[in-house]
Amino acid sequence: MTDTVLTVEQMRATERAAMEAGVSEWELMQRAGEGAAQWIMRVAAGRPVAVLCGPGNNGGDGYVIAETLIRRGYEVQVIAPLEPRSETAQQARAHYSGAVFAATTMREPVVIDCLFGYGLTRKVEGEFAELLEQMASSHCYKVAIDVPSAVESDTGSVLGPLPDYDLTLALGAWKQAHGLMPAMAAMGERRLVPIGLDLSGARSALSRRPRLTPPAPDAHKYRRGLLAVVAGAMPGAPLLAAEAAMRAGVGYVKLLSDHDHFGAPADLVIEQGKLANTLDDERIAAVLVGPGLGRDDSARERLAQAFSCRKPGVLDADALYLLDPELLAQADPGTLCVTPHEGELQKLCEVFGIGDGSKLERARRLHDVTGMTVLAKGPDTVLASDVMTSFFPRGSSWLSVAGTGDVLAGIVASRLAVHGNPHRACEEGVWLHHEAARLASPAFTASGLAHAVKPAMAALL
Ligand SMILES: NC(=O)C1=CN([C@@H]2O[C@H](COP(=O)(O)OP(=O)(O)OC[C@H]3O[C@@H](n4cnc5c(N)ncnc54)[C@H](OP(=O)(O)O)[C@@H]3O)[C@@H](O)[C@H]2O)[C@@H](O)CC1
Ligand SMILES: Nc1ncnc2c1ncn2[C@@H]1O[C@H](COP(=O)(O)OP(=O)(O)O)[C@@H](O)[C@H]1O
Ligand SMILES: [K+]
Repeated sequence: MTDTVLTVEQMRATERAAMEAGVSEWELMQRAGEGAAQWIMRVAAGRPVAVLCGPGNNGGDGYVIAETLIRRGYEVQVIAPLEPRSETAQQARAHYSGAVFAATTMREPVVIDCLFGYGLTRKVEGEFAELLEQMASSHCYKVAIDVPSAVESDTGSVLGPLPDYDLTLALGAWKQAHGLMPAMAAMGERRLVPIGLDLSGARSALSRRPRLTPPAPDAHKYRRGLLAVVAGAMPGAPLLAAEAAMRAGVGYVKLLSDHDHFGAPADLVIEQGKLANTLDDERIAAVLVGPGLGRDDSARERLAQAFSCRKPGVLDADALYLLDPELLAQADPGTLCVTPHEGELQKLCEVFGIGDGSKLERARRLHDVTGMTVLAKGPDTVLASDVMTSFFPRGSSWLSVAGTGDVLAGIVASRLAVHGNPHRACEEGVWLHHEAARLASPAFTASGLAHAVKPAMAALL
């Protein structure tokens, strides 16, 4: 799988396995460096290149890159504050035929950062920090090899100066930092350089843009899925979610609400009356509950009723504040998706006894403990389920406006009603949400975003 994401420990184990199978570290480094050089030649297009080389194997890659460029006629300068320490990096240094400077003014229009890769262990300081600062303030085209050098590969945290890169070339496999903030925002375009590692058996991946399908030739509204949106105290949020859901592929959306909803579209069916009765419909394929639900006893009662119909479901917003082990015992967690933002994730973790950790670790543990599919949303979104852990490209920052979470919940619920697969519904939901944000003009509001779900569907068909 080319989209595989590995931790540093998994990366080292995978490289060890390759070496045990007879591929030397030097061979892997040559594949990495030469593969990266192919991309660099495309962007440098003949212009002079500076390569910053660190003391480890990331620096080793840098010498291979530099030598490959020299052999293709490029003017290259290596800047290396320290001599290489690892044996393979020393081998790469010995094969490099060009000039090496301990420090110099960076004037080249293209600069390649090979100071540290996944071996970064502490804060970047001294001459290394100065080089990254110089790179940050220069107008050059900036390329990070494997990961930006001040970035911790497993967490995406930043341990030193972080230039705004134009291109990041992941070597062998993606690292978690390629899908996590704040690192992801500085990486520019991200591309993978395969080096022939065996990545089978990995359980984390960058999500691939999905291809959605039109309704089957014999479809009718119920076969396409009937989604019940359970409203509560506040009328606006479930209406927004329903508006988005109607455009995300489902055949029928019913809003189960006792509000009047003046101005609701004519094509949205609003059913009033006792929730136990309105939910008593075998044809319901999925239930969405949480947006606008409220947090009082009657809201808790509505959530329990939503569980009692034992349909696949999406829980968002207030449902995430009400959920606890007692309520969850009344549901079938394997069919449920939860879509928490950071605050909601924290609340869920408290209630289900999950300790501290990064967002990724907490989302993963929440899934392990509860069995629910966890879509932990935000500027970096991670999805944890029994299928795998998925990371996503960054969405538009215009999504940072009230109500866009309700829209996401509606889209995910719609996809769940279409096919009943929680992991797939969440992945499709994130891509549709991001695509809708791209297609809605900047400064959109949540209702504009809900309307843009229709062209987003068209773009993903
Ligand atoms: N293995 C393979 O098969 C392949 C690996 N590949 C490449 O190797 C990279 C990983 O290489 P790596 O493990 O040598 O680590 P790397 O990131 O170069 O840094 C380690 C060095 O930096 C030092 N150091 C750390 N932090 C520091 C700091 N803040 N300030 C100062 N020094 C610091 C650390 O020193 P120490 O902590 O031991 O004191 C050590 O000397 C990987 O990202 C990929 O590019 C590819 O070629 C494909 C094949
Ligand atoms: N800076 C950002 N970049 C990308 N996506 C964002 C950003 N800020 C928020 N989002 C997305 O917008 C949505 C906000 O959801 P949420 O916080 O639940 O808002 P609300 O409760 O107002 O509906 C989430 O899907 C989140 O991933
Ligand atoms: K690097």
